[in-house]
Amino acid sequence: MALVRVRNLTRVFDVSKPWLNRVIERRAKAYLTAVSDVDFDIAERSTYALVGESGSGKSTIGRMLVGLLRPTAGNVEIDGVDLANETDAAKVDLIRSDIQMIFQDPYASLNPRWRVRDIIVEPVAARGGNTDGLAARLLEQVGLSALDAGKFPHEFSGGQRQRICIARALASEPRLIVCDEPTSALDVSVQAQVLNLMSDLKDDFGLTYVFISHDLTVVRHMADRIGVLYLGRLVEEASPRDLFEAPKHPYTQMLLEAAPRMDGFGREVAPPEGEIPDPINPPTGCAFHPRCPIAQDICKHERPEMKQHGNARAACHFASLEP
Ligand SMILES: Nc1ncnc2c1ncn2[C@@H]1O[C@H](COP(=O)(O)OP(=O)(O)OP(=O)(O)O)[C@@H](O)[C@H]1O
Repeated sequence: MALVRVRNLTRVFDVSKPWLNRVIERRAKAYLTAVSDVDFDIAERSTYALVGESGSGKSTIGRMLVGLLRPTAGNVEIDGVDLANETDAAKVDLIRSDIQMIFQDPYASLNPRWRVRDIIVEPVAARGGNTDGLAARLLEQVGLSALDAGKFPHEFSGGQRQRICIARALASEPRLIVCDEPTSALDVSVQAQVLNLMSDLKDDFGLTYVFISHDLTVVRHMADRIGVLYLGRLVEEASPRDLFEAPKHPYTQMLLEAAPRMDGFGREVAPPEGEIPDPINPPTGCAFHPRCPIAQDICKHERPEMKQHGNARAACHFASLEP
């Protein structure tokens, strides 16, 4: 059985501006569908990458997976437990303690007034667990020194701070860690070290990762499956090998064409072509059609269903014509 089962996951935000409504004296409601009808499974001890441009819904899915945000529709099941199940709160609480999240900015996610020891053990202490020697042990597991436990976050570099965040995530012995762009705020030389550490920890602790990134090249060597998101919808899902060798969706192809064009510092030189549409008024039919080089009339009117292509899935009317 899959550890994570996501079905029809949807999140709509109310983005109405009450102040504007007061000025123009009418009540106009505006809604933004950040995530729409997303389905995927994640096998235990595997890494599932979610990729897509800014605003494609990656973080919103991540936040729903850890229970920080409620879905508008659809559901997230972890080990068979539906996170939205209100009739069995004890079961949901227990499964939530199996899930942790690591954020992009290790500066913002550590309390500057707390010593590292207290930061790391906090999730365990909050549940009344045993914290003896825990911080020292975890610091060494993430490549820092037990002597660092008494220091404050400002005494560390960005990469070291992300290691502290990883140690804190590991403290409650999670099964699933959602990593939201965990290395994109770090220098390129440090990125690889943190990614290697995360790979090692995955094996040592038997972890399952959801790895969120806008950068396909980062996830290529980490992921067992890659889900590509466009404007809140999953448009393709495949193994890294299938995705890189035979991408089915024109959007994936566009991302891949942009990916190698990095400068020496890992910055994207040329973003994928065309503007990302307004998510409040998304295009009809296939939302990618205004940017798609192979779009036909049908793409403007009919949203393509997700279809199986060998071991991959893609939502494109013409995906089957691709090699
Ligand atoms: N709390 C919110 N209220 C209103 N709109 C939101 C909220 N959170 C996210 N959004 C919108 O939902 C869409 C998806 O955002 P999300 O942050 O999930 O995308 P993302 O792929 O993670 O992007 P990025 O890489 O920039 O973080 C965006 O259009 C964003 O502006």
